[in-house]
Amino acid sequence: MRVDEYRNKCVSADEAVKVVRSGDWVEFCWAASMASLLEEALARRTEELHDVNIRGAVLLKPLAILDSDPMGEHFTWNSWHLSGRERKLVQNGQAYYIPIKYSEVPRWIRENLQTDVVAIQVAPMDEHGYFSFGVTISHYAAAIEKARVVIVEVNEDMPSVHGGYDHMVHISKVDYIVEGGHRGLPELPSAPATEIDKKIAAYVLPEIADGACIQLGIGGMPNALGQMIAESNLKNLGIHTEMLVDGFVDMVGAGKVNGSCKQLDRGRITFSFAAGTQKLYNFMKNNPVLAAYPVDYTNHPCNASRNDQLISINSCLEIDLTGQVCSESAGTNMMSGSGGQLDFVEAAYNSKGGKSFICLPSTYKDKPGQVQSRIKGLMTLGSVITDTRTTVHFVVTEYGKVNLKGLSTWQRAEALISIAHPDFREKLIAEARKLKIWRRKA
Ligand SMILES: CC(=O)SCCNC(=O)CCNC(=O)[C@H](O)C(C)(C)COP(=O)(O)OP(=O)(O)OC[C@H]1O[C@@H](n2cnc3c(N)ncnc32)[C@H](O)[C@@H]1OP(=O)(O)O
Ligand SMILES: CCCC(=O)O
Repeated sequence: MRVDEYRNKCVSADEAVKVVRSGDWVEFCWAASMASLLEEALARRTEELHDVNIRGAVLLKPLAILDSDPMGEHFTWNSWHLSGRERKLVQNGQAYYIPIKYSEVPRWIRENLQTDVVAIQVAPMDEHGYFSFGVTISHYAAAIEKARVVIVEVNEDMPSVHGGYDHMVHISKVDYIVEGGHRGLPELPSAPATEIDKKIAAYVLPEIADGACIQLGIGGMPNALGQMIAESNLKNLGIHTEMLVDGFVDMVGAGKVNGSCKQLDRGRITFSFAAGTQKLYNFMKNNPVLAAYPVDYTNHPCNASRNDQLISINSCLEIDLTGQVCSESAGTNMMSGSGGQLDFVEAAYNSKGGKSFICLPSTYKDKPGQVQSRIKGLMTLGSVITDTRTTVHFVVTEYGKVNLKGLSTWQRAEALISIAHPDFREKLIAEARKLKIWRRKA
């Protein structure tokens, strides 16, 4: 019976995308799960379609629709979170960013967003008629509830993952199935940890106790910390995160993780999407220790904070002397996105014994190659505030760590200058004076 249903719904990618109409919004991909056959088929319809908006994120492959429509007259790419590839597209005016608080995306889709077609990549159907969403759970179930048409592209290499709820779709809710065969998964290798990353991680490590529950963000530094935890004496750790990365596999492999102290999903590794190397994807396949959930479950601060000692480790691009954090743009140039950073900054502080860490190298090199401080008197004009100064807890550079909670403006300036690169401290003191946040000595 179900075999018949499967056969009847199987079509070619070109046949499936015929359902897309001018004016539609299509929910398409997140990171490592992109339905490339469908995307290429959509590009072949370029001349017939107008004003089709596509939503996706963390694009890891080139887009055929951009080659077929270089002037953006037919398709508009809207990204929930920019990969390096999308950063260039946005800066060239070929794509747009959707500002998000990631925990809210499923609700936005259910309550606010036009969603006509869902076209996603999934794992092969199981004997009960379910397709696992594989490496991306995120907001897919909410989009499916809303859509006029649901198309799944089956990738034989997509791991089926164990989960809590809304981590798979039943065939009865699918309109078209496109069999893609073995298509592999794009890899997002972790940036190798630099000496600065290791120094920063060394300040964070002593703040983590046995039984803590870990969230790691995106970027080189969180990854360095994952490796250090794997090599530490810590034990009985738990994992409750938005993004599952290779660093967690190392922690599990080293015997550091058993989830025995978690209040939520005890004994399980809670996550909403994964991106990494084949090592991570192999680890995920049918692994009963995993608990995949939609992002409003993993990221909602009221949920995540139910775990005691939640430790959240994220990176940023710049911070001003009062503690406002920008993690997503360089001035008006969008670099990445807010993602779930604020969700976890809030969740960790609300968890009993929890701590959030914003980690940043003290400097960066600008385009002409000049070294600049990431700690600034004033935020660069146009930079987006990802975490307001009231939410920020610990800030860490290679020169130390400070806890900003409850500090007066002059104390914040003093604390942040103490962890700025020494070459910039005098200049920052002068700026703090000008801003009236440098204490007059009694
Ligand atoms: C995923 C979860 O589990 S939940 C929450 C996590 N989500 C988030 O934290 C979202 C926001 N954060 C992010 O997107 C990332 O962590 C980032 C962008 C802040 C850091 O990522 P990294 O890869 O470590 O970036 P990095 O510090 O190397 O900087 C990226 C680029 O910006 C440049 N840059 C850094 N700081 C600045 C600055 N203040 N001004 C201008 N440019 C800057 C760097 O030079 C680098 O340029 P390049 O790509 O040309 O070399
Ligand atoms: C893709 C990463 C989303 C986030 O940073 O939260």
